[in-house]
Amino acid sequence: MSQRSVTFVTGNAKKLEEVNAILGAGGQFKVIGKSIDLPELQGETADISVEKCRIAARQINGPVIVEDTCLCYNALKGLPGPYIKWFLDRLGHEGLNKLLAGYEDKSAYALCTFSYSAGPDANPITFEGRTEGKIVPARGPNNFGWDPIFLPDGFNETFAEMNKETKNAISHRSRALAKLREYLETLPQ
Ligand SMILES: O=c1[nH]c(=O)c2ncn([C@@H]3O[C@H](COP(=O)(O)OP(=O)(O)OP(=O)(O)O)[C@@H](O)[C@H]3O)c2[nH]1
Ligand SMILES: [Mg+2]
Repeated sequence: MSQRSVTFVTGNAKKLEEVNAILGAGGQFKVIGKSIDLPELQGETADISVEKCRIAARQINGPVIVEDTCLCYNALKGLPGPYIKWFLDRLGHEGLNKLLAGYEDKSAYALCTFSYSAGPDANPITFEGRTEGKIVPARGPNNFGWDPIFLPDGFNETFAEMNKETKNAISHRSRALAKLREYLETLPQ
């Protein structure tokens, strides 16, 4: 079995670590990380991911994957959504909890949207993965984004508290990557 190389363009080292662990598992795919801070549109997450992918494919001048991650509060009709990076940066974990102070409903979902482009002139294809949970006061190591405040449904540990294997088995990212993997396997070598 020959190994396929996949170039993942992201400015986020933690994403790369997880994509390596998930898509790289089994040795079929070799993930090559390229750190480029891509401009991001405003709007729906699928459009953001697709546009990021077009720009990345032009810059790399070849096949690429990118992803965009959202944290969506049901009480806020999906916000902060794709703007979570800036909300987290300005408000921190405590502020992200306080946003829900006026609501009973603390439920939220993590959404990951990968896009694959075959090259600079190709139309990107998207693959979504979603994990349901709720927002709780921060628990666990503060290594990756909003992991400490996201408690996935059916678990007593936040994403930050659980071990990496458990997170990677149930995460928004791994669910999207399962679909992407299936697609990549259909492409000619
Ligand atoms: O606790 C977390 N668990 C995760 O599984 C996760 N995945 C992403 N994030 C954070 O959510 C924002 C997404 O923004 P984002 O998709 O634009 O990413 P980014 O700008 O960091 O990288 P990229 O766009 O270059 O790929 C950024 O603050 C990321 O750090 C996560 N936090
Ligand atoms: Mg980004």
